[in-house]
Amino acid sequence: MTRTPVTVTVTGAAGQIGYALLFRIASGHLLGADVPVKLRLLEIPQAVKAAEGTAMELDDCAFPLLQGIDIFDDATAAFQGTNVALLVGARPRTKGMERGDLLEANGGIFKPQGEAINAGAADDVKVLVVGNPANTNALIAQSHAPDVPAARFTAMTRLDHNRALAQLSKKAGVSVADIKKMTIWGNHSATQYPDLFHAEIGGKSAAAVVNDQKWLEDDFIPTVAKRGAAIIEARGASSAASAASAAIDHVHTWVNGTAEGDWTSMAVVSDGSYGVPEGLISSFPVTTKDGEWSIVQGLEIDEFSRGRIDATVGELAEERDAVRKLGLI
Ligand SMILES: NC(=O)c1ccc[n+]([C@@H]2O[C@H](COP(=O)([O-])OP(=O)(O)OC[C@H]3O[C@@H](n4cnc5c(N)ncnc54)[C@H](O)[C@@H]3O)[C@@H](O)[C@H]2O)c1
Ligand SMILES: O=C(O)C[C@H](O)C(=O)O
Repeated sequence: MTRTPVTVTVTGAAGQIGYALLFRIASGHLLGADVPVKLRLLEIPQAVKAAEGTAMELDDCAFPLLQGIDIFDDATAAFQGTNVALLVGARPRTKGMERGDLLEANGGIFKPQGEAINAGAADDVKVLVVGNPANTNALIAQSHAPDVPAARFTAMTRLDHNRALAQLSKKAGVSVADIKKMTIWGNHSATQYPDLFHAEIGGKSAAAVVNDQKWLEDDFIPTVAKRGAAIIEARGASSAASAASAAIDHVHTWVNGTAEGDWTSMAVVSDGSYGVPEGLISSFPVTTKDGEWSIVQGLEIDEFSRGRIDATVGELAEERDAVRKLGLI
């Protein structure tokens, strides 16, 4: 193996998602089967011992691609030289808690992490924020990293995207592989808009193939948008393996590109496309190539979709205003 290892920092490494994520990174699913990785794990001091236990297990897997593991309780050290930063560590929502309640609790984590990325990450750093409220946490981190291009800060809506693929495949009786151009618009929250009008099955609009507006409005959209809460209700804990899998998908697609004739969903900094205020970190249909993303342009947005997009983007603007008031951006 002659390639230079890629340094991947994972925060919240001792948590549920961390446990499901690290083994897949180390076995080559994040970046590719020929890309060696060095892991830097960040935890709070009380959880460092648990992270050490996970590191022992990673050693015991004897992954040929894994070239080292370092564990930190200090953000500045953890992001030193990092190429890929996975910001997972945060307080998860528990039963009955709204995501807005998390803004203050978790906002404080992402300011110092943004500063640490600014201070020491590699020039090509790519950041994925998973910890909720993911879009606004990404905005906080990005606003404290003035030397890093804003485009490098993204938040995860790939789990919502994958959930939408799964629900549609069941309804339409097709494989998820037959569905292209799925889009999640807006916030990773219950206001998100999973869009079937631009999604395609066999080259035709998925909404037209399904031809059931009642299902789309009363079943599909709420099932996808409230799936996080349904998992919490069922498991008594927030989604973990599916969230880790979506994080792997997000970074893999960002680095390795979207397929011809398809796109993905990523929450990225808005340039004003589709009426989303500039600067908000909102989910869009994006294509990726050579490690860069671009928002898909020119989609027609009908009245139904317009209303849904405006509602979720309105929530993002409210979250931005709330963290501004708290002095977090
Ligand atoms: N975007 C998504 O689609 C999505 C999906 C599922 C979960 N989540 C979110 O991911 C986050 C993690 O979920 P989980 O189930 O792994 O939670 P968890 O409680 O099992 O683990 C979180 C870990 O983060 C650590 N941590 C807390 N503050 C930290 C800090 N400042 N620096 C480093 N580590 C810190 C904790 O010690 C803990 O080990 C939550 O915010 C959850 O809501 C997002
Ligand atoms: O909604 C949550 O708090 C959990 C997570 O974001 C999810 O979508 O599963």
